[in-house]
Amino acid sequence: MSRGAPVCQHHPACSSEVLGRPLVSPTLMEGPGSVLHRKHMRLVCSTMMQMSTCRPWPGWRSHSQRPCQPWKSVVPCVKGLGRMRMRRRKCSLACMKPLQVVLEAWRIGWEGCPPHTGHIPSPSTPVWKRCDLLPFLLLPLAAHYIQVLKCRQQCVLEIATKPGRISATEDFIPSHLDLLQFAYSQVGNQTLAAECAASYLLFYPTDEPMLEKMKEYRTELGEDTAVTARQSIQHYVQRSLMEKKLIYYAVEHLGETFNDPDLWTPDELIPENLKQKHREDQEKQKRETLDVEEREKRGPLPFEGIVVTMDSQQMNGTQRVVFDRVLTESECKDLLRLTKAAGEAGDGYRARRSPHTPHERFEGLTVLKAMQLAQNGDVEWRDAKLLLQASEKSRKIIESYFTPGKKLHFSFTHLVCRRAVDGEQEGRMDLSHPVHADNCLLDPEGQECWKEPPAYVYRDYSGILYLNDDFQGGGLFFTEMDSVTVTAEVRPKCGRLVAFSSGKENPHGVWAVSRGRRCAIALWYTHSQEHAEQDRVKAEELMEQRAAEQDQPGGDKHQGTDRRSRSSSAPRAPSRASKPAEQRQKPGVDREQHPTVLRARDEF
Ligand SMILES: O=C(O)CCC(=O)C(=O)O
Ligand SMILES: [Fe+2]
Repeated sequence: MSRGAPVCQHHPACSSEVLGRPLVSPTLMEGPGSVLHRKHMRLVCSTMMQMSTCRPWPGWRSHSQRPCQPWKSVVPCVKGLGRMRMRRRKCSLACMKPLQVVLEAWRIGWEGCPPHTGHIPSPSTPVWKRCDLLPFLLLPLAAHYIQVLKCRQQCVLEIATKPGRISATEDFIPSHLDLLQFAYSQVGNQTLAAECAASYLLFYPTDEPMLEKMKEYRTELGEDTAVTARQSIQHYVQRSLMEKKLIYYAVEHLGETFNDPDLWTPDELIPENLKQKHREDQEKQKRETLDVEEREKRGPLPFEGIVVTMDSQQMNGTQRVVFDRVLTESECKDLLRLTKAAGEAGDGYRARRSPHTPHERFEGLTVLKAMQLAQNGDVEWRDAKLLLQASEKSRKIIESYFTPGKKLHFSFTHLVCRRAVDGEQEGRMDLSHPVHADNCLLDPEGQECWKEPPAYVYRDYSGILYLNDDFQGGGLFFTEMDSVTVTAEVRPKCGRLVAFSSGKENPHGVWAVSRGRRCAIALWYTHSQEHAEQDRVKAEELMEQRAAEQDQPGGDKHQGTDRRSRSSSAPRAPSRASKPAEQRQKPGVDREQHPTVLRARDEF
């Protein structure tokens, strides 16, 4: 379980020279607990975990630019175990409150009850005072007690949850100890490193790498030196184990349920039937992973002419792929024409024109907005329709490649352009789109990705269908969870579709667009029907309505219904869409169904 050199073993900071030499002179360390000592530990911890704060994007070299100040970062590592203990205690006490109330009521109830049986209560005695009924209170009381224990068990989640987060860091206390033992050993304090290692082993007694480390510490300290775990940790583990025993007993015999927050709970404590379920879940997960690997090898593409240019392996990651020839040059041209409307009437991004960087303008158009513009005669119907078709084609490709047989729904579709602002491009140090993951909140310091709001947690797959390459910069890149180690890059071009799973395995960003305008259709998909894009349904309705109108006698059959009949360079007939909207309304269709005011979306 131990990672030896924890979280940061693969972190750029660890391989850098920083950890090779002491960050602060050892003479400044004045024993555990001292302010300087704490500062030092904090420095080590943050350096290990926080180098990304010194390098805001991949490739940036801190030493020549700004001074690195990792100690300014706040990480769980800097909170001492003492503070954690206090918070846990407070939480436990809060759990006990309801129990105290019940116990008090029970005590009052027993008062005055004779010690022998056969006591006949008078009919007027309130139920809670009837001595003959009191034994029956035992069961609810036991149930209540179990609730208290369960509540106390959850306290660890409270201390493991960063401010502002909803989900907790997994295995928080053991990982913290693991990190501390590593940090202490790095600064040469083998005594405390050994103490942390011993404490860690209380959670995972058979952990091979930590047992190995322990051996090394013993050799370094001398076999006679006693190495013991921290007392507070000993108490914590003992107590927690007892609580778990009782809870699991109740799960087995009283039909209780329990969501164990710990990964370290010994197997022998878990009832056999629960273990069985746990094993089945693991098997299922394994099968799913294998399935994904299998699928990645092949996956029949539903369209001819499309090629897989790069797969996960070539992109040094999982669930990543690049397809080419998804669109023709002429289709790209048509869609680029549509993007002009995005610049004039588009919805930007969270209604902001420069959401990521002041050096670029961000222009966006949703499928519904495109249809409404077509309805108003501001854009060609055929172009708006092509947006629907191109995104549907991408959906089919991604579904058949990654999840054949499992329906992918649209979650959101956005035609987006990033345009370099005139001037203001010299010496740009920022990104067009900061490194992020699409369905979780990336936390590079903690090497976590929090699958919680405001992230779009229900998104399963992402796709970007590029329309052009006549701009400078603007490459898409993937990184490790640290957000700085680049693992793959994709150069946009017309008809190229990059697709990847939206989770933590695929952090990505976009290099600055320093000249020109970069346009693409950004696509997000979900397996969850309830999160299917409603705007798309409306857009399709508008499209169908339009087609129906054209089928009516006198309807114009030439406009925008058949893309094959006309190339983008063919001369255009005047747009029929420029008729007043009321005249285009299908009889009996309520216009109120199609809101004209669009919701601005924030997409990360
Ligand atoms: O445009 C791209 O290449 C990527 C954009 C992106 O990652 C996003 O919008 O979430
Ligand atoms: Fe993204």
